[in-house]
This record gives sequence, structure tokens and C-alpha cells, in this order.
Amino acid sequence: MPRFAANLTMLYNEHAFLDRFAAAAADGFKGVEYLFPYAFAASDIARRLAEHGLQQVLFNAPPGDWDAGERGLACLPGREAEFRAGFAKALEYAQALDCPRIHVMAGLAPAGAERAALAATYEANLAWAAGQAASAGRDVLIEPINTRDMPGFFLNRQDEAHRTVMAIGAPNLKVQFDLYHCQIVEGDVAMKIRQYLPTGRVGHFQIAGVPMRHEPDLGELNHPYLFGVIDEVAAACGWQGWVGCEYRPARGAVPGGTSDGLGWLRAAGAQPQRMPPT
Ligand SMILES: O=C(O)[C@@H](O)C(=O)CO
Ligand SMILES: [Mg+2]
Repeated sequence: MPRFAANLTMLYNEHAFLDRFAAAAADGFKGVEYLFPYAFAASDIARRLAEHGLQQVLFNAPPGDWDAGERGLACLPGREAEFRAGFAKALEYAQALDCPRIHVMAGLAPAGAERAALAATYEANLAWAAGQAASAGRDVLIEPINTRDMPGFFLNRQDEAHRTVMAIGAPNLKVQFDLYHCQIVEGDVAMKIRQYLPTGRVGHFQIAGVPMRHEPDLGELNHPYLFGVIDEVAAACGWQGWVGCEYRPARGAVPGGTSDGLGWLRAAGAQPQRMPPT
């Protein structure tokens, strides 16, 4: 069975943010991730992690003005200074939280902008961030996101993300492979795990039921099968990462709403899956 991390931005919303650590640990999670830690002192978060024996596995660099609709700065010409300052802050938190991975969101392509100019800015920013992160012993992750959830998001496909990582060529720059977005944008999820995981360029997985982004046992994806594929390929290539549980519990932010929906996790005795015959 893969190692599952609770995404505390989406799970346990019946609790205040700092109380979600205890709730995740009580349900047996050993790792946590979330979008942004910056509204809290790193020392307060570090204390919760230590108190509950949790590992911080991932969080995001500052995304610009989230409340105004921004979804990352990395592809935006003219915002480089802000990108760098945000990433430096993310590195400080990563150090304090002993977090090995920082997700850098690409951003929304401005209407009418030339894609080549955005791509050049994106690659230059990522190359810089990967260099800074390497000195601090951290990985930088980029995530293809579907445009139904984030209209205009710059990076949507797994192949584009892997091309970007290869073009930059930094060993600590990797792809955050969210199976939910992959299924919506391009499908063929199991074969993409088989294609990309052995390359060493996948830094992290995330999961959710499709299309509603509820529990993984609700919707069109067969997660027990996909966990088996991840297990099989990870064992063959030596991958040892985490799978982030990034979904909105179907029952919502009601007491027990997340815990009661974890039947899929308790049942996740994933078995190795064979390649389909060609
Ligand atoms: O899939 C997602 O939405 C997240 O992983 C994220 O970082 C941006 O919202
Ligand atoms: Mg995701």
C-alpha cells in the first residue's frame, strides 16, 4: 500500500487549521500536506507536527494574491521579484518544518499573452528556484492542473510538465502527479504512472474521486487498482514518495465528515497489478 498523506487544506475542515494535525494523526496518517502555511508561525506548525508524530511532506510556495484569483506567479513576466521573495519564504518554512518538497504553481496565463514568453519566464523562474532549493536540500515540484477547476492555468498536461523538467535539467525539479487532474485532462492514468514513475521525475502523487473531487471510492477512477500499479512500479524502480489525499469529503465540514469517509483507506490493501497484454 502506498504511503498516504492527509491534505489539511481539504480534509478535516470541521476543525481549525492547527487542530487538523491531531485529527489526521488520530485517523492513522503519518504524513500531512496543505496548500499554504504562511498564515501561521512555522514554530506553531512544527509543534503540532512533533506533538502528533507527523511528517510534513509538501506545501506550496506563495501563489500571489490568492483571494484576488491568482494561482501562482511562476509563468508571469514582470513578477519575478515577487516570485523570488515568495520562494525564499517557502524555503524558510520548509527548513523549519523539515519539509522536503515545495510545490510551485505555474499561474494563470494572462489573456492575449504569448505562450512562448510565459514559457520562458516559467523556465527561468523554475531554474532559479531549483538552484535555491538544491542548496537547501529540497525538491521543487510543478503540477499540471485541469482548466475546469482553474480556467487559464498555464500547465495542464503530464507530458508538458515532464518536458519542462527535462529542459531545465535540475535533478531536484520534479512533477507533482495529481491523478484527479490527469484523469480530467487526458485519462489513461495507469499507463501514465507506468510511463513516468520510473523516470525519477515524479516527486509526489495526489488523489481524489473524479469528477466531484470527493473520496477516492466515489467516482469513475478505480483507486485500488491504481494503488496496486503505484506499488508495483515503485517497488521496481525504488520510488519512496507519498500519495496526498487531496479531496473534499462528500459529507462536508461536519463532525466526523472526514473520518467517516476513510473506508477507502482502511480497504486499501493494494495488490500488485500486471501490465495489460499488448
Ligand atoms: O491539485 C491542486 O489543486 C493542488 O495540488 C494545488 O496545489 C493547487 O490548488
Ligand atoms: Mg493537486
